[in-house]
Amino acid sequence: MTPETTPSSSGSDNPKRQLKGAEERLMVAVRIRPLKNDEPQRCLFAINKKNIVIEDSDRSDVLRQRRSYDKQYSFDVVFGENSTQEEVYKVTTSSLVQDVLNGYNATVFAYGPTGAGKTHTMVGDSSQPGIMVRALNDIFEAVKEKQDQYSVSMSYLELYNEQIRDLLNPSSGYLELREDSRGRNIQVAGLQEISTTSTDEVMQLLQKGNKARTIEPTAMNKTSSRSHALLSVTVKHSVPLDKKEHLRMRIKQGRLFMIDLAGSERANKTKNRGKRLQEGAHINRSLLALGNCINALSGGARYVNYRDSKLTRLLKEALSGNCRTVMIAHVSPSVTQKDESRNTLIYADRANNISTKAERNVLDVSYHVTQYQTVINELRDEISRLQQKMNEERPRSADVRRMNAEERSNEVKKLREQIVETFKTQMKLRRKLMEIDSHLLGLGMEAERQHLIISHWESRNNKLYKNSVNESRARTQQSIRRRKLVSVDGFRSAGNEQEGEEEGDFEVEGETAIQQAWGELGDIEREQERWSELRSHIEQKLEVCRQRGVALEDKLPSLLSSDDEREILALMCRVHELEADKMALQSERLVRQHELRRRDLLILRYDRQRQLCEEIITRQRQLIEEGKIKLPPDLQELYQFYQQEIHAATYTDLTPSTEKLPPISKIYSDPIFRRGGTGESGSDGSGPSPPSSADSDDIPALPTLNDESIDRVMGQVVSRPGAPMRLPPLPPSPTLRLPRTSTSHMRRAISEDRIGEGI
Ligand SMILES: Nc1ncnc2c1ncn2[C@@H]1O[C@H](COP(=O)(O)OP(=O)(O)OP(=O)(O)O)[C@@H](O)[C@H]1O
Repeated sequence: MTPETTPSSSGSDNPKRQLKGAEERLMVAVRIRPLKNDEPQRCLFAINKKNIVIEDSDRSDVLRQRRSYDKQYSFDVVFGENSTQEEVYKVTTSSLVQDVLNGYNATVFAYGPTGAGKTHTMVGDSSQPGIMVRALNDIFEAVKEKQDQYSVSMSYLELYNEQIRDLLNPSSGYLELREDSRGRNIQVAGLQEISTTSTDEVMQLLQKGNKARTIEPTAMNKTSSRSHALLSVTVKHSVPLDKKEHLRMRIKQGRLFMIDLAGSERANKTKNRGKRLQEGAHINRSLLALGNCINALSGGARYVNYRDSKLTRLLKEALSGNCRTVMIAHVSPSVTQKDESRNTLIYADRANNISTKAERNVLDVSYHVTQYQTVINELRDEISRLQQKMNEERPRSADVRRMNAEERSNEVKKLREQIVETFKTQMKLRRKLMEIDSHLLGLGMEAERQHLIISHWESRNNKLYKNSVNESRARTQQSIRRRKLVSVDGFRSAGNEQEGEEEGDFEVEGETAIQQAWGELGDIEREQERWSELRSHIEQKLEVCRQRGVALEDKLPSLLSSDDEREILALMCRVHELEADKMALQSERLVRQHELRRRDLLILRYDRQRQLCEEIITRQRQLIEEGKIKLPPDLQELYQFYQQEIHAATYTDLTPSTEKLPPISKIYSDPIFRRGGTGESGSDGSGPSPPSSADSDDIPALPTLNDESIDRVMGQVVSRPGAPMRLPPLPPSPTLRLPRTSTSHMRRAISEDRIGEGI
């Protein structure tokens, strides 16, 4: 199995930069919009295709008017004032379209202050269409010839005042952002994903979405976008793995996000009031959150806070995940916008250091199911063949007529047993073939992974990966040997020693990884050969067995009457039918098992989230009680509702069930919530006992609280009324043993969850 394409980043016209393994830096482009007639003068120039300079001196101040204050920035690409839409698209996005067609995720987003040209680049107009139109056009052009293999769908949303709206279905109201417990798999619940096959339809949808966007005039921009707009296009490519029957499919799925961010703005410049001012505050807040993420990511922070705004949550994958990302920063050349331009360049410069790790999304879906289907089809073919034989009038031999009833019955029995036995052997061999195919598929995928690692390394070292194993392997060894010789000769200038050492470490690490990849690829190839040989051996055996079966059938007319022969053939048809039904049931069971497993995992996840909520509530409540903290009435009311809710559930169904929320006191007595607990249930060993003021000895010591730590644990304290308010007393509860949802169950849930990631 070979990689179908070398990732586009190795293409010469794409200035994206490769890092270790599949990691690559986010590509940063800067576009300068043309100076407008009413703008006095320039303070920003593109020096060449990669460098930009911003004059930092105040020209009106003669004493400080020195060019040495000018600040220069370098980016992957700089588009000057005269750059065309076509040029910007070609350099930044056309290769992403290729990546998406090959099953990668990619994002291009426009960033910059209000009026700097983001919407012009991303959307454009009918005479100068922007990136969105061009990318959609290219995608449809690419899939036009193979519409049966590709499916394209799109969604378009806007984030306005921290609320998500579906631009393709604006009447659906505000939509919720959902993510799994680890903040992965972010999805917008209820967002329409429209499948389409025609370019016209997709353009109409895009137009419809753009019209629905919130755009208002401000003093800085007559058509200012007051929202962030996210267009997502998903391309699914189903490739049949078998040429004849298209039963085994490999699905590659790529997704392209095209994002037109709202522009940062200054209230005094936009002269916004009321609603506009409020919009501006939301826009700035989300962009600030984005800026913080960029800062953290560029500084290599281990923890990056994406949770501050919906924008950063939506962009999380693009900034750090499985995605190829291009940022197009926009600046105005006008001296009146100098501060905004400088800030934008600073952020763009930081974004230069961000890296993402794009991996191809390839799935061999329903492979096993289609394997079953293949065998079922073979059995059905056999049934038709047998039925045809039953309808044929075949000449009988004279011996048949001479046989008495007993002899004939024995003969029928003997033949029937032989034929059934042959059939059983055939089925065994078919199942063996299925197992071998599954194993070969796994090996093939692993080989593809190693090929990708190698091709990344080769492209980073400017070598064309030809996928010719021996040639490439020899070249790798050669270049490693050469580098070793160079380093032994001490071919390093003193000044560059440290830099050289770091570079050397990096290279050594890369070379070790690449040698490992070659090693593994070698092992995989040997394993593939072994299993392929076994496969052809089994296939031969199956063929021999099939022929033996046919030969036995051919013997029938020489020994049996037409009726006897028909009886045996009918029996064989029945045996084949039964086997085909069995196979169909097994494949259905497989699908059902898969579904059930997914559902179980969802339930486990939900269960775990609920338990964590319980833990938080219990601990917070304990802290409140211990610290004798005054509660605001609304919070006290909420606690009351919570207790009522739990006890109502407990009384309506006395059978303990994981579906009911146990009282917090019960939960608290579970060992998992005891810091440094021994794992024993209650003090008397009889099971969990609720914490109350009476048995507070059971409760582990908690840290001394002060107001600050309360804020940290519970978030900002809403209000602190004069008199301290105690929590409502816990209502009496029937003996309810906590279901086995605690330590072991939770651990299991967590480990199952990990397993689930592999599904
Ligand atoms: N490269 C360009 N060539 C010609 N006109 C441009 C270019 N860039 C921007 N403009 C014009 O400048 C004006 C402002 O541009 P645009 O609306 O794209 O800015 P924006 O960054 O999206 O602003 P906002 O954040 O307020 O939405 C528009 O009239 C647009 O046509």
